[in-house]
Amino acid sequence: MSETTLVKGASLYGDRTADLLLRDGVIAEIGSISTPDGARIVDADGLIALPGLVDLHTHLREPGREDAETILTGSRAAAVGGYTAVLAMANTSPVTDTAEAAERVHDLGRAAGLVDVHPVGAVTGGLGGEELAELGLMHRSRARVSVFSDDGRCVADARVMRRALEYVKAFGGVVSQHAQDPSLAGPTSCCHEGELSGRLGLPGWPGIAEEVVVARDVMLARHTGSRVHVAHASTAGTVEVLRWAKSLGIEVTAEVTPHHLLLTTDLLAGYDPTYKVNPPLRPQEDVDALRAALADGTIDAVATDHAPHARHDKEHAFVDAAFGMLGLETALPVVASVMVSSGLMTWAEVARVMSSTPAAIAGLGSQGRPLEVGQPANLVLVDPAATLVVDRERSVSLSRNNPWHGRTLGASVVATFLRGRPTVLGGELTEP
Ligand SMILES: NC(=O)N[C@@H](CC(=O)O)C(=O)O
Ligand SMILES: [Zn+2]
Ligand SMILES: [Zn+2]
Repeated sequence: MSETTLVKGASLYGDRTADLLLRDGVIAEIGSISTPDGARIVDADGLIALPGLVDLHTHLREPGREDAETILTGSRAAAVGGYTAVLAMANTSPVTDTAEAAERVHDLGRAAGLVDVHPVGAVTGGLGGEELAELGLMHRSRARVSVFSDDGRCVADARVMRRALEYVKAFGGVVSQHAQDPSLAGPTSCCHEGELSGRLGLPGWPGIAEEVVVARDVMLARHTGSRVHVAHASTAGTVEVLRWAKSLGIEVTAEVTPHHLLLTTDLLAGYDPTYKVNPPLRPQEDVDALRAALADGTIDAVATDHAPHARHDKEHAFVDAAFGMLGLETALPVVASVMVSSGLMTWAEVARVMSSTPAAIAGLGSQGRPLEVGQPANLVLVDPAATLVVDRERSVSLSRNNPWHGRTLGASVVATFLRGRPTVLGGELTEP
C-alpha cells in the first residue's frame, strides 16, 4: 500500500524552505504544495531536512551476541539516530565471511525493515588474518557486499592486504582497515600512550601504531590501483598521511567517529570502562586535527563505530573490560554540537559527511541521494534548536555503554523516513 506524506515547511539543508511530498517511496514534489487527500502531514516548521544518514561502521552483534544487540534493536537505534542505511561489521559469531552469512544479515535487516542493513564482509576467514574470505562470492550474493573489513582486528600482513585490494578492485569494492600494528599496540593496549597511560599504569596504544598501517595501506592502494578506507581515524599523524596520499591522487577515504571528535584521553583518569574504546580516546591536539580534517575534506565521513556491549562484558576492571561505545542515537547531535554550532561546518556539509559520501564509498546507489524530485524519499528531519541531555536508560539499543550519558548535546532527530515511510516521528519509533 502506498502512503503519502506532506512535510510542511522544512528548511532543505538548513537553507531554503519548502514543502516535500513523499509518495510511492520517492520525493514526488518540492515547493509550495497543497495537501493531497489522505496525506499524512508532518509540520517541519523550524526543522532542517537532510538526506537519510548512512553509517559506514556499525556493530549489530547478531549472530552470536544477541544479548548486546540484535539486527532489529540496532536498526531501531539507527532509525532514532536519523539513519536510513548502516553497514554491519563482520566481527560477529560466526564471522560474516561467506555468502550465506552475508545473506543472513541482509535478510534479517530486511525483516526488521527500519534501515537498509548492508553486511560488511570479512577480509580473511574467521578474521584470522591469513586466508582471504569468499570476497567474490559475497559480492555476487543477494547481499551484494562491496565493503570488506576485519574490523576489531587489523589486516596486519601486507601480502594479505595487497591481495585483498587486488581482488576487490575487480568489482569496485573497498577494504576498510582497522589500522593497528599489533607489534606496536597489542591486544591489551587500551590507553593512548603518553604521560597519562604511564601514570594510570594502563598498557599504552601509541598513535604511531595506527599511522604506520595507514601509510603502508595508502602505498598498497597506489600500487594496486584499488580503494582503501581508513576506519576510525584517530590521530593527527593519520591526517597528515591522508592529506599527502590524497594530494597524489591515491584512492583513499577515511572516517572519524563522533567520540574521537569530542572526547579526550583524560576521561580515562577515573578508570571508567565506558570510555574504553579502540582506537583509544586521544589528546586534544589529535581531536583538533580530526575536526579540521573533517571540515576540509581530508577525512571524508563520520561513522559511528556503534559498539554495544552487555553489562557483564563492560563492568570489569579497565584492562579487562570490552572495547567500544554506543553511537548511533547520538552521532548527529554530537556532530551538530562539535562541527555546526562552532561554525566549522554547514548543514549541507553535514549531509556530505554523514550521508552522500558514505553512501558513495559503500556503493549504495539509492542512499545519500540529494533532496530532489524523483529521488528515493530517504530523509531525516532535525531540530537544530533542541538541546538534549542524554539519558542512557532511554536508549532503544539493548546495551548501555553510552559515553554521552548526562551530557547536553545540541540538535535532535525529529523524524526519519525510509523510502517515504516514517520510521521515526516526533523523535519516537513509529513501531514499538
Ligand atoms: N571499537 C571498539 O572498541 N570495538 C569494536 C571493534 C572495533 O571497531 O575495532 C567492537 O566490535 O566492539
Ligand atoms: Zn575497529
Ligand atoms: Zn568497529
